[in-house]
Order: sequence, then C-alpha cells, then structure tokens
Amino acid sequence: MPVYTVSHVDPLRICVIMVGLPARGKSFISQKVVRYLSWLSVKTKCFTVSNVRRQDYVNQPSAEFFDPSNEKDREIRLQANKDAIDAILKWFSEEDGCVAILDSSNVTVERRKTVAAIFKKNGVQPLFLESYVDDESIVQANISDINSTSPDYEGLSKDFAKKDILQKIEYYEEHYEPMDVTRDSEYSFIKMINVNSQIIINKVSSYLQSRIAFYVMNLHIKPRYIWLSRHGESQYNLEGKIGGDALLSERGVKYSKKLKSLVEQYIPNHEKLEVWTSTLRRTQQTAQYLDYPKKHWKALDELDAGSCDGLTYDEVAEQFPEDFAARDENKFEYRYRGGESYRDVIIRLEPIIMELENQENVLIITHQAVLRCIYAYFMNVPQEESPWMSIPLHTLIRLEPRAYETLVTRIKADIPAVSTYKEKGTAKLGESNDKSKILAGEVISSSSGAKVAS
Ligand SMILES: O=P(O)(O)OC[C@H]1O[C@@](CO)(OP(=O)(O)O)[C@@H](O)[C@@H]1O
Repeated sequence: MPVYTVSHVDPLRICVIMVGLPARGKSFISQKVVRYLSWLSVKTKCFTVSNVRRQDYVNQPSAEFFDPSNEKDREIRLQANKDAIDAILKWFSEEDGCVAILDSSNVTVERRKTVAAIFKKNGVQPLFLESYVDDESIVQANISDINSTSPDYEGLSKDFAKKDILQKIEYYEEHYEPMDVTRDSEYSFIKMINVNSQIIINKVSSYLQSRIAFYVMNLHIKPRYIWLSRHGESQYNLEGKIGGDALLSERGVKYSKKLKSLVEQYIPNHEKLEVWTSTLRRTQQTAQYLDYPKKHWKALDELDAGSCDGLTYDEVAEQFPEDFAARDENKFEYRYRGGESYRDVIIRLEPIIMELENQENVLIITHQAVLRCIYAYFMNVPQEESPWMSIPLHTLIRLEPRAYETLVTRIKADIPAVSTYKEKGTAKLGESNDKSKILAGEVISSSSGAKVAS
C-alpha cells in the first residue's frame, strides 16, 4: 500500500470511519456529514466501499458474497476496502482534503485496529462513528430505503431484496463487535444508539471532531417537511433597492394574507407549526396573520449590504463600479464594504441549521440571500452556484429531506410581484433562472441530491 504523507498526525486531516451492521443508516449519516461540512467550506468527501466493489469487482452480489466463511469473496471485499483507503490517502495528499469518510462496516475490533493504524501512520486522525441500532422499526425503515435506492437491488423484486438484506445482516452479525467504552477507550469515537436516542462520545477533542459530534447529536430521521418563504414584496423591492428595513407593498400585504390560507391548505399538522422570522419588519409583517408561536432570529436577517444598503443595483454600479464587478465575479466570497458576504451569512446560519435538524414543523420567513444559503444546505448546491439561485417572491417552498435526497415543491401564491433577480454582468432586474416545471396548477416540483448505496 503506498504511503502518501508521513510525519505527524495533522489535526486538519480526519478520516471518519463508519462502523455498523447493514441497514443502520451509515451511508445516510455519511452523506449528511459531507453535506454539512461542505456547506461550512470544509473540504469533505465520502468514500463508499460498496461503490468501489460494484465498479471494480462485483456488481450485484447475492447475500452469500458476505458469508464470512466464504474465503474467496472475503478477499474481494478486503481489496475493495484497501482500494477505498488508498483513494482516501491519495485525496488527502493530492487534493488537500480535510475530512474523508470511509463508508463501510468495520464491524470487528481487528479490522478497526488495522484501519486506524494505516490512517495514523499517514498523518490522518481516525474518528470512528458507529451507528448501533437495535430498534427494529428503524432497521425496517432503512431496509425499505435500501430496497428502493441501492443499485445492488436494481431490477430485483422487493421481496427478494428484503430477504437478501436480512441474510446479509445475519452474516455480519456473526462477527459484529460493537464499540465499547472500556475495550476501545484508546480510540476517538462517537457511538450513536438508535440514531440519537443515546450518544456515547469518547476522546473527541479537536474543533472539527466536536463539530461532527455535535452535528450527529442533532440528527433525526422522522419524516418531516421544512417550509420556507421570502417575505412579501416590500417597498424597497418595488423601488429596486437593496437592504433596508422597509414595510410591505400592497401586494406584499396581500401575500401575507394569502400565506395564512396556504399554510392551512398545505401544511399538515399546522396547529403545531412554529414560525421563524428575521428581526426585520418585512418578515414579521409577512407573518402577521399566522397565529402560531413565533421566533425572531437576528441570524435570519438579510445579507448586510454595508455601504450599499438602500441603493439600487444601478446606483451600486455607478458609485462602486469595482465592487459591483468584483461581486459579479465571485458573489459567494465578495463582502460588501462594511457588510457581509454569502460566506459570512452561512457562518451565522449554522446554529439555525442545527436547530432545524432537530425540529419537526417549522416555517421560515426570511430573505433572498438567506434563503439561498438555507436551500443550498438542504439541496447540496455548490458554493459558486448558490448565490445565483432563483428564490422568487410570493412562493411557499416545501422541502422534504429524504435519506438520500431532498424533494422540493414550490407553491405559487398567484399574487404578482416584481423580480428581485439580478443576472450576472448587468444591473437590470429581470426574469429569474427558475428552471422548475409547473406540474399541476399552482404547484411546482423538482428534486435534488446524490443517490448513494447503503
Ligand atoms: O445577493 P443578491 O442577489 O444581491 O440578493 C440579495 C438582495 O436581495 C434583497 C432584494 O433585492 O433581499 P430581500 O429578500 O430582503 O428583499 C436585498 O435586500 C438583498 O441585498
């Protein structure tokens, strides 16, 4: 096995080594961690051993392939693991990666010892992340998810797939040694028991390791929706001005009234809804007819336009031509004089995301830039694209986080509003780049997210 970088254990290089039986949500958790850290600009990548096995060795093996007494196939599985570890080391050294995730089962003490030693020798901190599940309902839900998403079962009947997965689980159970605080005390590890009903944390110290621990503590897998809306059209929107703390236009007020009926019509269990707004008047006015508990978050305030606050894009182009061009050139990184960049907004939104992961029924009413950042997290939108996404006014957005993707539905309120979408290279406000398709009546749907195998 090639050795890429030796010397010392670099605190900025971590490999999260997943541990657990099949159908314990390891791929799901891996994908969520990748999405979260990438959103925070931490270079993160998941290496899924079953993908390597499928691509380079065996495409659709039956459960017998995983029988521990089956020596020949065991070799193949070990080789796929080695290939994935090699790819991780190469990625760290050639692409300057920060957090890798080894998505495989690592169910034995022996195996974990070997893998941890390889990473340590190469200057990478191993952090085990075990998903221990003995709650049958969670296992069953994961099995049906694998059934419908794993390429291992593509084209095969659901019944066959279910039996096969159960047999595979049995094989792994034969030699499963869950992580143990006494025996494994020397390792850094996080043990999630039945998702997050209990979490054991051992020797988790660095900043990044603790962020990962804190994040998985907040995960839940109950089906739920997240509801998002921009405030109704504001006086500033009408005048093409950015920032400020304007009140709603007449049409904006109409939207705030319509929002009440949209909530009642579309949000199941809306009696239990919580409404979050920013501290700015246009979001609170939009929520005025919603008779639900409300929270006003400073973190949800619009991107601070600093010296450009209160100007139109034309005025910005005229008064600050260099800034105007620089923002178009790199909108994610550009920070307004005395104001903020999209990157800054993401950093202040982190607690909101954490809280959202924990919640079940929330409607967020906030601003164009802030919604782009929240949307980017759930929809896995790359940094350079997120500031250019279309989030039109007078539209209620429903996000439905699933195991491997987030579904999005846009519900148009059918109340006209100006466009606040500024295209690259011009100060004009025009048609947005909204490419979603109208499916039926008011409802527009699309989906996004990477499909991965479990
Ligand atoms: O990053 P860009 O595309 O400029 O969008 C952010 C702008 O959107 C606006 C409207 O133009 O937000 P808002 O939703 O608060 O009305 C501005 O206040 C804000 O500066």
